[in-house]
Parts: sequence; C-alpha cells; structure tokens
Amino acid sequence: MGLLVDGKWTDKWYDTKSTGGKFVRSQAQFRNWITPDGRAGASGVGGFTPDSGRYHLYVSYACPWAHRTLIFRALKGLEAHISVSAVHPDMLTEGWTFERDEDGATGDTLYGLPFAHSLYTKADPAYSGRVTVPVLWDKERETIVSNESSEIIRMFNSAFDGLTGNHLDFWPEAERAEIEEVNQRIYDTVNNGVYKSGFATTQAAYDAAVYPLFDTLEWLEARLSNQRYLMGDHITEADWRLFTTLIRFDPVYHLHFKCNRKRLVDYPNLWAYTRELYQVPGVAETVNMPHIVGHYHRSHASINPHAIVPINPILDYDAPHGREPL
Ligand SMILES: N[C@@H](CCC(=O)N[C@@H](CS)C(=O)NCC(=O)O)C(=O)O
Repeated sequence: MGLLVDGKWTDKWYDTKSTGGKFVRSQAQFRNWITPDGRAGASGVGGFTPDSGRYHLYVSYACPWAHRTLIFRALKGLEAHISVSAVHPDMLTEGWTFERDEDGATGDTLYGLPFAHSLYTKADPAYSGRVTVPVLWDKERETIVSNESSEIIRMFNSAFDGLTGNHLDFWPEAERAEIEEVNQRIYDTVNNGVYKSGFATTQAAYDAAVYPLFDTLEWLEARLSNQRYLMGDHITEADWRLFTTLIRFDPVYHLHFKCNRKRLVDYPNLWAYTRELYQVPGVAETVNMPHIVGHYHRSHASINPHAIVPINPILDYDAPHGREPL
C-alpha cells in the first residue's frame, strides 16, 4: 500500500495522524468524460467518443467502487466493446499488482505492465496521489479517461447507447435530485462509512463512523420494507451503488472493519434485496468472493497482521428473494 509522489512509488499507509484518527478519502484526479459526441463533459477535456474497442477497464474484483463499473458494463451490454483487466487481490508494498498467480487475476492484458502504479505513470509521469481502481483507460490517447467510479458508471449508463442500442436507464432525468440525496447519505455513511469505521485509528473516529452506518442501515431496512428498490419499482444507480457494499458486508466488513452491531442477514429486507440484485442476469458473474475475502484480510496488515482469512458464514445468494409482491 502506498502512493506516487512526483511519479515515484512510496510505500506508505494512510495518514490518519493529521486527522485525529479519521480516514479521509482523497479525490480522484482523472475526471474526463466519454460523451456521445465527444464534447467535454462536466469536467476534463473533450475528444473521448464512444467507440467500440477503444477503452479498457482496469478493476479489482475485491473493490466495491470498481465493482460498480463491472456491473454497469455487464447490464449495459458493453462487454463486447470495453475490455477488462483485473488486478491481483493482494495489495501489498507495490499497491495493486498485475501478478497472475490467482484465479481471475488477468495481468495487464493491454501492456503487460507489472503494477497499477506503472499505468498511472504511463498516463502522467509526474503523477502524485493514490493509485486506485477502477481506471478507465483510452487505448487511443494512451491515458486515463477517469478513475472515479461514480462518473464511469454514468458514462456507461448512456454514452454508448447509440452503439449498443441498450437504452436501460439507471439515472433517469426526473429522479436525479432524489437519487443524489439518497446517494449522498449512502456514500457517506455506508459505502465510505465501512471504510471510515475499519480504517479509524482512534475510538472517537470509529464511533463517529459506525453509529451513523447502522442508523442508515435501519433507515434502509424500513425504506425497503414497502418498496422493492430505493427509488420505488425500478432499479437505479442508487441500488447498484448500495449493492456492492452490502454483498461485502457479512464476509468482510462485519468482522474485518468492526461493523458488527448486526449482520446483513439480520435485516430481512436488506438481505432479500441484496439477493434479488445478485440474481439480476449478468450480476453474479461480477462477484468474485475469493478476491473480496482474500483482498481485505491479506492487504491491511495494521488491521489483520497475520493475514489469516476467516472461514466466514456460508450465505446462499441464490435463495429465492420473495420480493415480487412489493
Ligand atoms: N473515488 C474512487 C475510489 C476508488 C478506491 O478508493 N479504490 C480502492 C480500492 S477499493 C483503491 O484502489 N485503493 C488504493 C489506495 O487507496 O491506495 C472511485 O470511487 O472510483
């Protein structure tokens, strides 16, 4: 685990000293957009047109943020148009690597680079900052289009529709304000909340994260008791953003990140909702439990110094969800 400083890799854990023990996530730095006509999007520069075969997605199957992009790639019919490389689940002194000695770790199928940080310095030799996945790569300009998952899924949601003819819309215009509100709370207290709990290095920082996390889970449990999805009767990006945290909850966050007031399976609605989303055609193939469980337990030496991977409960994500009547 480390970061790049002026293009040089430095092995360093998150700095929580300067923030009173709190984990503060840094902002993604590559923020261009693929748009239907290649015009610049909300940030960054233009010229990224939605061409088949032009883009490559670098992911970790372990990572909930990268997982979102894999789900959108599958559901939006982009698998034939956007290729993928998956890093090795263990993130150690060199950060994410392209080692291949684990099922599902593909190596860098584009350039054969050794590390994810090599990819960042290929895009910007003087890059300073964290080296995160997902990365959406442009093979034509040989640079990073975006390393911000929330924006990559919005590109996938609509920019390629002309090419694929797939018009499924997970970010409907009329609902954007409400989706944003729900996303905000879920991002802060659940998606990032589990990390803030797990990476806290003081009791106060942990407490400040873990109570709001369970308050939000209670709120979600109630919301999902009388409606099928977060926005009502249809799936939106808000559901997929929540799903990638929920699917990791009992195998990882409950124990490893000390999010243990309750388990996911203790919430009947949230648990059935998670199974329903898992069972959407194309989604199960994006879930790689050995990478998920192996990554967290072997990559965070300050939390789990002996890197022992726990046996975990056996969960049946294929069990009937029973949410049809809602
Ligand atoms: N804002 C980014 C966050 C991505 C992120 O933090 N990914 C984690 C893996 S789950 C990572 O690569 N961390 C490496 C690091 O922080 O050094 C996004 O949502 O795309």
